[in-house]
Amino acid sequence: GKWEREINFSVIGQYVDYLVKEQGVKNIFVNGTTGEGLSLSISERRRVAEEWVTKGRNKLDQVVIHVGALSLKESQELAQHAAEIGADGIAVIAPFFLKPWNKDVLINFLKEVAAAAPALPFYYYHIPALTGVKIRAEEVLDGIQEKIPTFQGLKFSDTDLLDFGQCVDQNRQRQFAFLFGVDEQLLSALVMGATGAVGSTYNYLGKKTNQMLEAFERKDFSSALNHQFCIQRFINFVVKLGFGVSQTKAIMTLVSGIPMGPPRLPLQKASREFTDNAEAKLRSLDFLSFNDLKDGNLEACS
Ligand SMILES: CC(=O)N[C@@H]([C@@H](O)[C@H](O)[C@H](O)CO)[C@@H](O)CC(=O)C(=O)O
Repeated sequence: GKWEREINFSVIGQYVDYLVKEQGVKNIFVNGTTGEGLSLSISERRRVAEEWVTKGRNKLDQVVIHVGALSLKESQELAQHAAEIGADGIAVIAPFFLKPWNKDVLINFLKEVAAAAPALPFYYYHIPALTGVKIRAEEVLDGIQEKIPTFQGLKFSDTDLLDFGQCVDQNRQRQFAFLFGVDEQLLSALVMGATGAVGSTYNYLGKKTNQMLEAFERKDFSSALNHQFCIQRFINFVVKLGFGVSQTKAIMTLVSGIPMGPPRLPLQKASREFTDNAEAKLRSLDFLSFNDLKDGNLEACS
């Protein structure tokens, strides 16, 4: 029905409380990949951003809005809007249909967007597997601050740890934020110097991931590794079943109890079979709090 095609803005406030209280997540990245930001209309993106900023006030530390779009004008409109509503930062992916063919062209595009919100910290969102723009992040960062004065850092959603490590190594003096976006490899990125993480699994494994971050902080690397392996067991399991944004949405509904609704076309709702299997795995790993499994939880990882 029609309701299935519209955004349910009314659950966002509830979801803020859930993330803060149940998952220990205090920073939100809005309208990115998981939020299907690129499948929303501009007016929907504005309303979603407004809702997160308003409902997150005094509860969340930071709300960063992804404002990337194929149209520079739309991107600028969203950037300006993010500034108006009091967001804490904006992020932009590379335009992915008519693509920038080199680093300088990409930076020129990013610069024009950043200039529409001259007071907001700006993040480049590097996600080459989805944009098809394979320009290495390390190259994009080289000299970027001279071109984009509000440049604050990078959201790095790629498995190339050479590129990521070089981003950190070559910018040591600059206090950039290096936000890593491959949840199953976060520990390796922390070793390389990641200063934060943005990812889909923190919606439901936030608490678990925070335990890993705490272990890393106190230099208890063997326990940090145990946590990472636990997270990997789950991700590896769902990857084999077929894992993407639709499946993430189903797991988010399952774990939070807050209805996320189906994804929007071209995505298709996750199958019942997927959700059942994912639930069984979450239980066996002790990732669901109401753990009623008496046998078969040999791999419980708390
Ligand atoms: C391609 C993709 O969706 N990557 C996710 C990861 O969190 C990913 O789901 C996770 O590492 C499991 O592979 C994030 O990088 C995306 C993200 O943070 C976003 O919603 O913008």
